[in-house]
Amino acid sequence: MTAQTANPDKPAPVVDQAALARIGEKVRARLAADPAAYKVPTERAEIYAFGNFLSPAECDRFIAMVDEVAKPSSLFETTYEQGFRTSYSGDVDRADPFVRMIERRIDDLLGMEPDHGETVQGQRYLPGQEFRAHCDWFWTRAKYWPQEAKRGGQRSWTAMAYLNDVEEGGSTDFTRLGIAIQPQRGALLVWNNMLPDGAPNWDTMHAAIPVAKGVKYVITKWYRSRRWG
Ligand SMILES: O=C(O)CCC(=O)C(=O)O
Ligand SMILES: [Fe+2]
Repeated sequence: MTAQTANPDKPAPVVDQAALARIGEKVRARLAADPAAYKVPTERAEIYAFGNFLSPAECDRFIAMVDEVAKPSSLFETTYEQGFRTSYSGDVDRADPFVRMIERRIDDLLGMEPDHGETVQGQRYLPGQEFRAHCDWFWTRAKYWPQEAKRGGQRSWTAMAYLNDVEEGGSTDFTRLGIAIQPQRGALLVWNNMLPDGAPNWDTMHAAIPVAKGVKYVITKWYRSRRWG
């Protein structure tokens, strides 16, 4: 599941701000020191890409796992039928040693506390399927929020890996920034859902554009301000 129904006309309380600012600072310093990190050129959000983060064999292994767990995607406040998120998705098995290895690699890349990370979610889009514009951070006026507050709090960073090249369509578009990222097999995209001061960043709004031809597979891992679960 993911958050999507924030309402810009209804300001919501900012939560966990100091912790989120601290996490941002720590990750920023780590990525700045990493020569493999490519900073996507914008001043309005912290978005980085890593080419070949996963090997082709690792991508294939995840693709098989996604096929096993993928069901019509759910959202916190809308259902599959409403057409907002028409991909299929599911959590992969966190106890699987392969999954644990990749999670550790992502934790390490960002310098994140492993217990702040949600279980990796796999997602598959067939032609015509999409995930409309949304922010990954939680809207604290939403019905789901009290429960999320108790199990880890606000989301800090998102890490998302593309498992295959998509024939046509299927880009990740940061809709307020005018930036489109084309899926590239093995590449990892990471971004801070918060501003440097720890408040939610509306400019991280993004959409998975419908796949036109072929299929698209991704895995996503979200981090929280506190221990998840
Ligand atoms: O598939 C994509 O390109 C984006 C997926 C996404 O935004 C999400 O899972 O939160
Ligand atoms: Fe998202």
